[in-house]
Order: sequence, then C-alpha cells, then structure tokens
Amino acid sequence: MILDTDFVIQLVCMGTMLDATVDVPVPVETSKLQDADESFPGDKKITVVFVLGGPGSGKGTQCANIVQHFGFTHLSAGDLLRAEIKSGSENGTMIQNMIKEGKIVPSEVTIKLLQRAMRESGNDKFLIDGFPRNEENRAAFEEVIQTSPVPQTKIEPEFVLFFDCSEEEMQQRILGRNQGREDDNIETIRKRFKVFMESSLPVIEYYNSKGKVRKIDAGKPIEEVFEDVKEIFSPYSAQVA
Ligand SMILES: Nc1ncnc2c1ncn2[C@@H]1O[C@H](COP(=O)(O)OP(=O)(O)OP(=O)(O)O)[C@@H](O)[C@H]1O
Ligand SMILES: Nc1ccn([C@@H]2O[C@H](COP(=O)(O)O)[C@@H](O)[C@H]2O)c(=O)n1
Repeated sequence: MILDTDFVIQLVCMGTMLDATVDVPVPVETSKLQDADESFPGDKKITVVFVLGGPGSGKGTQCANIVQHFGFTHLSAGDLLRAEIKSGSENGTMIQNMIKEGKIVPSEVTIKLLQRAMRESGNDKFLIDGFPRNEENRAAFEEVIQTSPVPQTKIEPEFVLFFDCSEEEMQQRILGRNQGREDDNIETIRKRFKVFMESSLPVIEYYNSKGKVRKIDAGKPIEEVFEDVKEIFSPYSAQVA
C-alpha cells in the first residue's frame, strides 16, 4: 500500500457515528478506502459543490442543467448506489435494503463509489448530489485529504447548493416521477422525509453556520429555479470551454 497516496481517508469512529436511522449492523467491505484510490486527485485542485435538498426537490434536474452550462461533472450518490446494486456487488443486497427503507448507507461504501467516479471522470469540478446526507457522511468526507497542490489540505466544498421545497410539492413530484424506483412509494417517501428532517437538515445547518449555504427556492417552475441557480454559478462561467 502506498502511504503518501493522493487521497487518504480516515473514517472516524464508524461504529459510534452511524446515524440513528442506521440501526442494524450492516456488512460492508472492510478494505481501506485509500487502497482503491491511490491515483486521485493527483496534481489537480478539485472543486466540489454539494447539492442538497429533500427527496424530489429537483436536485438531479438542476444538476443536469448545471453540467450543460458550467462544465461540472454530476455525481449523484443515490445513482451510484443504485448502480452498485445492479452491478451485483457483494454490498448490493445491503444497499438495496437500506434504500427500500429510506436509510442512509454507511459512508465507507458511498465515499468509495464517489471517489472512483471522480477519478474516472477526468474532470476537476464536481457536483456531488445527495451527499453528505448525515453527520457521519460529512465527517467521513471531511477526512478525505488532498495532498497536492497544498499538502494535507482537506477537500472542503466551495459551497452547498440547497434546494428548499415544501414536502407537499416534493411528494407530488416523486409520485409523478415514474422512474420505477423502489423507494418512490408513499411509505418509503415518508421515511425519506423523516430522515431528511432528522439527519440531513443538521448537515445543511452546519454548513450554513460556516456561511457556505446558497439557498434556492425550489418550489418554482424548473426554468425559474435554473435562473436562480445560474446566478450562483456565474463565477464559474468563464471556465466553460
Ligand atoms: N421545479 C420543478 N417543478 C416541477 N417539477 C420538477 C421541478 N424540478 C424537478 N421536477 C420533477 O420532479 C421530479 C423529481 O425531480 P428530481 O429527480 O430532479 O429530484 P431529486 O431532488 O433529484 O430527487 P431524489 O432526491 O429523490 O433523487 C422529476 O420528475 C422532475 O422532472
Ligand atoms: N449519501 C447517500 C445518498 C443516498 N443514499 C440512499 O439512496 C437513496 C436515494 O437517494 P436519492 O438521492 O437518489 O434520493 C436514499 O434514500 C438513501 O437510502 C444514501 O444512503 N446515502
């Protein structure tokens, strides 16, 4: 194992920091995260924007627009987890059960998927959608160290884009989404709302206390929401090819 790897992750007290909704021990691959990710980010300074908001608030929809206009790579934690289930991975059944229950998968699994996707993208600007979802996700990601260009710099998000939307509107959108998702049913939707309120909002509040949250009124029509999003991303316009 190469110790001066570009990415080093130390998961802090995994056992005790698991979110309250993760109430059963779950089998996960125990290999160290850094083993799979020795070559990323290399010499690059990477830019990360976290995209957060309740289920169905429109994160994925707006990320697609941001990708087109501002050259970011969109990484949805939920999509990566769903792809992992389909891949037949040994964690697939555990992930599937967690998603069905609206619970949050242990960070070790999700961060590994994010790291791999970041490395494979070849890009240096990322929209990380649906992550961090709880304090355990946040703390684990904060332990990701970028060794260059500034040695021992933690990867901090540039900012957090927060899509603020009423539950009534989000529920209506999810039930109308019709993508065949196993968690888009009324029972799981209620659980996901509860997890959002109890576990994800505190993360948004944490970043808000650091002045990092850019809040968007996501209850408006898609085009209007994107007008507001564009203003926030305007500093990145010059970087578009
Ligand atoms: N501003 C909007 N007004 C009306 N419908 C919208 C709006 N934004 C997105 N939608 C629709 O709502 C549904 C949910 O949107 P989307 O998948 O982007 O949400 P999300 O926040 O990524 O959801 P999840 O967290 O569950 O993955 C989609 O069918 C999408 O077309
Ligand atoms: N950081 C995350 C993100 C998602 N999940 C699980 O996936 C489900 C769907 O997520 P979407 O963002 O696509 O809505 C979510 O309810 C969680 O079960 C996760 O565990 N950790």
